Amino acid sequence: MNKFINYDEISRETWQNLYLSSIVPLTNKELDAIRSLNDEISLQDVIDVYLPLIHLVRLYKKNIEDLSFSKGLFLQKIVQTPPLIIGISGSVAVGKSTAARLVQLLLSREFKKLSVELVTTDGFLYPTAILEERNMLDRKGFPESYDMERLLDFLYRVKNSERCEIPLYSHETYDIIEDKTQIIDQPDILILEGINVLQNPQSELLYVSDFYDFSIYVDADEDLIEKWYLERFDSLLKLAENDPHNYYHQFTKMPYDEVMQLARQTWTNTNLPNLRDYIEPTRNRAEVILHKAANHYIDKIYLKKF
Ligand SMILES: Nc1ncnc2c1ncn2[C@@H]1O[C@H](COP(=O)(O)OP(=O)(O)O)[C@@H](O)[C@H]1O
Ligand SMILES: CC(C)(COP(=O)(O)O)[C@@H](O)C(=O)NCCC(=O)O
Repeated sequence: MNKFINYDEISRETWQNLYLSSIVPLTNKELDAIRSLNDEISLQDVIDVYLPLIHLVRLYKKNIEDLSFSKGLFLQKIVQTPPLIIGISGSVAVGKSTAARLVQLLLSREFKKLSVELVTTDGFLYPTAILEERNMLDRKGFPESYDMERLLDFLYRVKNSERCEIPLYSHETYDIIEDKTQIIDQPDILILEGINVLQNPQSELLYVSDFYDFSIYVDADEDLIEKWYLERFDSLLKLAENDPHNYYHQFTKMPYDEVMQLARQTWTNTNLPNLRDYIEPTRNRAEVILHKAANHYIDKIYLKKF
């Protein structure tokens, strides 16, 4: 059966011409802001793929506002439109955080008066000490390594316009940061990024999926993602060279080939099985799938039909 049976497959060439006329071109200042997120991002991708994507989010947002208004008429009272929540998922190292930061920047530009917050689900990983205690350090990233009840509670509170304080994760220390938190205080739009955002834990009454108004899955072939994982590992090693507090510092003291062999093993034994067993099976829950080819070039876009 066609893997994307419930999607329209749209080539980049078709997609890039959608809604072009209504989109204001990026200014030099905005282009600089994008480059400062990650200087490898292709600005052509931003123009061809992300600007129409942001336009699509605007349509979903309008739809939700219209529905709140109609509900208000029905109930004969004012119904506040809850914050819009966007989920961004995909494999470890596929480029989710880069995509999420870009979407945040472009949404802030599109909706100048609205607050657009970004949260990554890393913060909901159990701290290393707990993972060690439960003998599941090698299960980091798998569903059981996250406090999903807490994530669900957080989403509920955001939708309910409550102030939230949530933990933060550091890739440098490879653990939850003890003395730092992130405050999310009634944003208009929340972007939630992580490998598990489309997984479906349930509390007594709610499913995580109940909270998303729009969702994106970043997709690519496994071999490419492995390459990007190893390249990122190499960059993390370089950053850690002179920082003994950095988790990756220990690896800078070992022969390079051995370290890269370890990274390959982590990919093969941890991140790849996680992708196959728990992440990719959630792909068909996303509204939009961004398919990447070599060099992170987005060649195809899938939009959910139903
Ligand atoms: N659009 C892009 N263009 C070029 N490089 C990218 C792009 N997106 C991600 N990368 C690179 O790929 C690697 C993984 O990206 P990252 O956003 O950290 O992934 P994730 O959050 O999915 O783990 C990083 O080294 C990042 O610099
Ligand atoms: C913390 C993570 C689960 C989160 O994923 P990411 O932010 O890289 O998408 C991942 O980076 C990770 O640490 N995986 C465990 C195996 C590893 O060290 O790569």
